[in-house]
Amino acid sequence: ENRLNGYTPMDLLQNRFFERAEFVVDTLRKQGYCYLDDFHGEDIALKILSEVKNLHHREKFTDGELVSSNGNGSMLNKKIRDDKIAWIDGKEENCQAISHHMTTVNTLIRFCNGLIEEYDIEHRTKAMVACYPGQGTCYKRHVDNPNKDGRCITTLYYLNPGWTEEKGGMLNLYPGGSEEPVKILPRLDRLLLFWSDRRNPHEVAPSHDVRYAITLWYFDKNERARFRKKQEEEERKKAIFSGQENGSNEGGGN
Ligand SMILES: Cn1c(O)c(C(=O)NCC(=O)O)c(=O)c2ccccc21
Ligand SMILES: [Mn+2]
Repeated sequence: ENRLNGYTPMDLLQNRFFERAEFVVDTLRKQGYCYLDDFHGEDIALKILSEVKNLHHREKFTDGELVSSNGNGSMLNKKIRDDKIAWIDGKEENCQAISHHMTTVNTLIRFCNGLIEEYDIEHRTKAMVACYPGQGTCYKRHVDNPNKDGRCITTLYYLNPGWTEEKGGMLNLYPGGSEEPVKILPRLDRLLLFWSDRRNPHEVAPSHDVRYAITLWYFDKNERARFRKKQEEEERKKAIFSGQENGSNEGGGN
């Protein structure tokens, strides 16, 4: 049968994922972030981009928040909307290439999970497809998961062919809260991964051209379970409190 010097194509594919996972985990340990270029190869990357643009043209994105366009906060002048997002689970029509991206990153993360003992990664969010419409739109400095909501790894897949720094829109990453940012170019077919917690404050610098990216957040099982339990606890307390509020006595008050 088709054994290539003793390996089947599947073996070679598995090895390739294992090698990349080793590089990713070593680099995450060393600097807290890691990017892989030419992740899918150009033709698949362009297919994913065309599906994202199609989502955009079919108005599947939310409207971004209303922001002033002159940056000094006055809302007097014309308003523009900043980042727009669409949540995709991968089963939607005309999202086959986006779905392929989601399963490919799942496979990479599954290999990484075997090498990271501090997390047990089994689930992720849906894909958040984001579009910055240009005109100086940006995303202020933040931490994705500052308060243990379960997210441990952020993956960002960039879809911007021919992007250059003069277009702005760099991802400024401050690993370990460093003063000087690491500036990541959001170029086509680049997969960036970083720890989602306070180790990685980051911001999107003002963009002067349309800028697309797909985010997948991966959960640590235990942190997520604790967070869900806390959420349910808060829901119960709120329910009891609102029961007492309108004077009803089923809140157990005497
Ligand atoms: C649109 N957008 C984001 O772009 C980033 C983010 O950090 N992006 C980094 C990047 O695109 O390089 C976010 O973290 C984010 C979080 C909640 C809602 C929307 C969000
Ligand atoms: Mn973020």
